Amino acid sequence: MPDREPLIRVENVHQRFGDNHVLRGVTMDVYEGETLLLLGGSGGGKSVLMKHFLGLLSPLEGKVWVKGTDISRMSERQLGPVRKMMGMMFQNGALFDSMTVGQNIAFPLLESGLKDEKEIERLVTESLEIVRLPGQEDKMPADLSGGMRKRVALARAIVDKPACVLYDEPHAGLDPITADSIDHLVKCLQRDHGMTNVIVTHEMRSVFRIADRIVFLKTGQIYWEGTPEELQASEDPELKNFVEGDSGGEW
Ligand SMILES: Nc1ncnc2c1ncn2[C@@H]1O[C@H](COP(=O)(O)OP(=O)(O)OP(=O)(O)O)[C@@H](O)[C@H]1O
Repeated sequence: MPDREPLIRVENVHQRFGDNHVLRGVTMDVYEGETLLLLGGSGGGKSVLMKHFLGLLSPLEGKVWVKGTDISRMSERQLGPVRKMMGMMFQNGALFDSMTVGQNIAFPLLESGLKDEKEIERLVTESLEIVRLPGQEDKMPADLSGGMRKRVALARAIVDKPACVLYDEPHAGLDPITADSIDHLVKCLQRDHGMTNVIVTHEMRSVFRIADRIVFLKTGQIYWEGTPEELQASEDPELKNFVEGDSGGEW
């Protein structure tokens, strides 16, 4: 996508935890307005990489730019405006069980210093409408199905109107129909609200349905990148086995 500016640029990023050298020189771009799927085997560093986009982790080596600004070594205070541009939907939803749905969604607004109660209420209502859960403000997370919890988590991720939404395994634990409804929301955010989506998932049906571009991470580096059509047509055994869910074992 050479005609578009990268929203996020990652260059030669290294990260390690003790002896575990998780990222070994990752270089990639995320373009404005695209839906990018980040694939790779379990424990390969996808979530770790995504945390660098928000400055939740700082690279040991290399750089991360967001909208042309190097965020690699920013302080928490400097990262404030960067994080406002990014909404994160965490792996298990990460809702506060003691708060209502409305309070959960309002949380990032309060954190960013918004005090106008009417405006907060308006933004929460709007966010719940976008994720197709209108009027659910007073429910408690425990009263919701898994799919509804994910949608509330998404409502919270988008309540501050971020430029980019990061999703860590949004389909995990969902039945195929509920996973499909998440996919529709993802594309709606891209199409109708101009948001960029970066998604880590193992759900291959969703990958082929929603991806504009795919990046495949292996042993801490970008192993492959391309379109869903290119992935489908690839003869690379690594990619073929991943797409087909084939571990190589005999049945
Ligand atoms: N804060 C941390 N401290 C120590 N090790 C960590 C930390 N975060 C991640 N790791 C390790 O980094 C590696 C990559 O983890 P990561 O969660 O990014 O994998 P992943 O590709 O997202 O996997 P999955 O698909 O299973 O979610 C794992 O070995 C994990 O144990």
